Amino acid sequence: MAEPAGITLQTRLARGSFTLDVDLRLPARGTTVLFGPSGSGKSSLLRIAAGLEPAARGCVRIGGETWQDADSFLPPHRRALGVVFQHAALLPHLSVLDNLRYGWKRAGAATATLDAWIERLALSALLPRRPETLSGGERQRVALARALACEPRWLLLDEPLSALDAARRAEVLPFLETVRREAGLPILYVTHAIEEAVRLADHLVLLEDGRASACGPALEVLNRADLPLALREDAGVVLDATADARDAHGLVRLATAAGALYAHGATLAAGTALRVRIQARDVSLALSRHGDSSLLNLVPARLVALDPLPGGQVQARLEASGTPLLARISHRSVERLALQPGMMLWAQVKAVALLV
Ligand SMILES: Nc1ncnc2c1ncn2[C@@H]1O[C@H](COP(=O)(O)OP(=O)(O)OP(=O)(O)O)[C@@H](O)[C@H]1O
Repeated sequence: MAEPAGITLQTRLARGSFTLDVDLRLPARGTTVLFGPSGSGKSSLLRIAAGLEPAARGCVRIGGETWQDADSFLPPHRRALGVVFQHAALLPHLSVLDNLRYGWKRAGAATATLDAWIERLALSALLPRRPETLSGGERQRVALARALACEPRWLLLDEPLSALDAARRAEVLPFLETVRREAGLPILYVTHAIEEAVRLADHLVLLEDGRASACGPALEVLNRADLPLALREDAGVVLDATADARDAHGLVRLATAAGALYAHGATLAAGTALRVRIQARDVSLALSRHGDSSLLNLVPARLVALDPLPGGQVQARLEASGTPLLARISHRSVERLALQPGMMLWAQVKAVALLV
């Protein structure tokens, strides 16, 4: 089957000292995460895709259909879009069901689509309720179903979890994974939370000061050592993993390209595919394999490079069976162990430190 045509998002928008200037080709499938610090232009770019910034020049094209170019501008209501913002703007005087039906009727979408999203987002019990009686997470699930029930061609999500507390975010994330898996349409997802990028991105665009500094398959971008991501306090690498066994102590063994790793994840069933994030500050290095340590994860790795960081720290770039790893250690340790690129080492990762 031929690949459907992708998405073109090319634009220039000047606002005082800030200029957004990007030229992106995005895949027609999967979730593209727009990731970057506050003020880098993520929401502006999403709003341009939605047709909410008529002053922006450029081109928005999806699957061979032009929504905006030098000669044309399709207004927001004529773009076949679903949009969910930080705060779900539900109609307060209508029940959840009537909120869902409101846009769905006008879109002329199938009843089966509405029913499917009510079920996938576990909304059946909420249908008679009014929006003000819902938790923030429930409201976001309703907003997602309302957008998807209209059978859009593109789903735009602007920080849909950022107004929620950590517990609610953890509750809604699996539903976003369901949307990513089941929606069968491209998704543009804006966030500045690395965990959301790790969990949800198929493709990642890194925005910095109005420019796209990187764009590509999510793991490739997340694991690049030459981007500012690698300088963050929480820098790390992301690996694909499959949970393959659980022991009596609640530790789960994860099969990864770097070898088997143990993590705490009592609720992970065997066979579950996931991503693990290993932060550089949770990895230490040894010249030999220690049998007398509490550390469970010992991975043989080749030292690729030592990058000095401010504050007397060094970031060691490693490769374990073709997979990148980062370790943040002190300059003093580098000297004490006489570390040199090319050496074979043992990377030690605490089981509790693996983020799954
Ligand atoms: N309506 C507006 N008028 C003028 N400047 C604006 C407007 N909206 C955003 N900006 C400016 O445009 C720049 C990009 O803002 P934008 O909201 O797109 O960034 P962001 O990466 O989404 O940030 P955040 O993560 O904080 O939401 C910022 O400098 C912001 O101050």
